[in-house]
Amino acid sequence: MSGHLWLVVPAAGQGRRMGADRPKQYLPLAGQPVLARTLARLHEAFPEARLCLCLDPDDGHFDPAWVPFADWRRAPGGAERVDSVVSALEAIAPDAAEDDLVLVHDVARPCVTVDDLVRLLSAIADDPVGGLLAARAADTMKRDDGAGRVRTTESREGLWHALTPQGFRYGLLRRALGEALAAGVAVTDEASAVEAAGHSPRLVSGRRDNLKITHPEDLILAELVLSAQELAAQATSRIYPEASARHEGNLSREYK
Ligand SMILES: Nc1ccn([C@@H]2O[C@H](COP(=O)(O)OP(=O)(O)OP(=O)(O)O)[C@@H](O)[C@H]2O)c(=O)n1
Ligand SMILES: C[C@](O)(CO)[C@H](O)COP(=O)(O)O
Repeated sequence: MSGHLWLVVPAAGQGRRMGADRPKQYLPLAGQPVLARTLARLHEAFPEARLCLCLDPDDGHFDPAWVPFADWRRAPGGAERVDSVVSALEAIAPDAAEDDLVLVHDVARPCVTVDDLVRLLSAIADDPVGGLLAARAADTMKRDDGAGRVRTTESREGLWHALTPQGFRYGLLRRALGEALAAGVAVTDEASAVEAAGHSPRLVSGRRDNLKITHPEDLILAELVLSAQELAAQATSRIYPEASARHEGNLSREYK
């Protein structure tokens, strides 16, 4: 990969569906704010990346001590997630090159693994379009009739859940978001804007436990996921100490 790697982390949401006394990114998750956990995972995978954090201009909870990156800046969040991402792309404009890769990752997804982050980057590093982590739909899909009853059962063939990070070249992403917003396209993730511009982002199969904390029960699930991931990592290094060390070595050579 040539150029710089940028991480854009939209963290300006209000967490209305969580219904807590503060935005969900500031709720404690296994003893640390969600925001600190998410940034720690990103930093573990990409310690040299440049970070742009989108924060609500009226945010009264943020503490810069939670940011482990040496090179980081903040951008004012907007009304919707997409507005926050656009604001971040504007904030990095003076230093970002057209071909720099930008990974956008929700602050509300603290369980993303280093392995998935690194696999995504290596899958899209030389891809002309870019792509996203995603998980195949695994349940039978129903469409409702608007009154709480099933209208139809939809085929799940070829359906995926869009996760984050989603990674694209700076120039392509900025243009695609601008055009999609101007055309009134519903932009719920970066890929939808890139699709509207006529491209097909690459789907990179990611772990289903990269959940987005949205509702109160998700916080409990996320805590269980983090502790299961920790136990699995400990078991792996106990059972396969050499493979584990080799894996770490490869990561550091390629991406750190
Ligand atoms: N104006 C906004 C809205 C959302 N986000 C961020 O986008 C991600 C996904 O959004 P979501 O899960 O919907 O978060 P909230 O908007 O906080 O939640 P809610 O919709 O329940 O209010 C989160 O990391 C959130 O902080 C943002 O940066 N700016
Ligand atoms: C970007 C995203 O996390 C991909 O699944 C999702 O679209 C965000 O949606 P939300 O409605 O803003 O939570």
